[in-house]
Amino acid sequence: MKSIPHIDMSLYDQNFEDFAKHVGEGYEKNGFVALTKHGVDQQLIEEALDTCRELFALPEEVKKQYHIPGGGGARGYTPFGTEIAKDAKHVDLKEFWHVGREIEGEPPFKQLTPNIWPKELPEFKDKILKLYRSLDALGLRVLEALAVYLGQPRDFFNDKVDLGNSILRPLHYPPIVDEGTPSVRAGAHEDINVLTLLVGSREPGLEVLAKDGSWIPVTIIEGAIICNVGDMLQRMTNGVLPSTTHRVVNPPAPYSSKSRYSIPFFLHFNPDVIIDPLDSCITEENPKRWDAISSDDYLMERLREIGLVK
Ligand SMILES: O=C(O)CCC(=O)C(=O)O
Ligand SMILES: [Fe+2]
Repeated sequence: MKSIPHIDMSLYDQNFEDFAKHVGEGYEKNGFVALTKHGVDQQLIEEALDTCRELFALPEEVKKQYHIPGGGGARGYTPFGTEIAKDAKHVDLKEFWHVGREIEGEPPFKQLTPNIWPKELPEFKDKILKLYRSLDALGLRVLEALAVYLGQPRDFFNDKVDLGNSILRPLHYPPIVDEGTPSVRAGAHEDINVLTLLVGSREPGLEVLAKDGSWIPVTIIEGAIICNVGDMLQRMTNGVLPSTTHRVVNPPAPYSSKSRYSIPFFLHFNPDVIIDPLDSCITEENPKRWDAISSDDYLMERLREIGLVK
């Protein structure tokens, strides 16, 4: 793997069978792909990134008002130095803000708690929710392809993610002040969720772990959206679709003295979905690797490991 494969999303309408094959093979081999011609408005992405730069430029005391102690970082602000990759010794060099599914009226699941919006930045809500909805819809199209690739009906995932506790995470890695720090921007980890769609992330640093143990810098063509499989999908596919380890390393000068911004969208299953490896993914060579677990129990277990839930 030199970098991650690119998948042309215009095939979704033109030749869905081919699209499903490309997507499935790309993930089965690498766990990571870059989506081109994805239909998410570039202007919307730029505006969302701009508003995130403004958000993180707010004074620390202001941002901290939006941190909910004991809330597991589920909504609002999580300060610098909180999250730690599973089994890592040092905290990550990042701060972030979590936006969940915006629900009108009574939420169908208690996990879908209300969002928190910064009153200092009124445009943040509108821009970020538009991006949330676009990435949610794009993720579903990728899942349709994966469903077919896995021998399931095309709409297999639709009612399993429509009320998922999916999270959009505007993320800021500040300039590195201590070059000798043992911490990295994001320690090696796998994403917990079903699929991750990543915008921004233009400054260098993101690397994926190849099967031969080498770290491959992710280089994509401008405007492409990175999309990777998370642990929940790996588990449901009995490891057929791998959740690939990745990290964000501290870059060399001059990038080290600059901020890095990215906005991952962590697409989740609905809280009541039972993640049980699919029969179509269990074979003699690949016997069942995991027991069934509810998506919410699995999430809680994993959030404890990364320091967000105590
Ligand atoms: O910032 C990036 O490029 C990747 C972030 C990431 O991997 C994560 O937040 O899980
Ligand atoms: Fe990640």
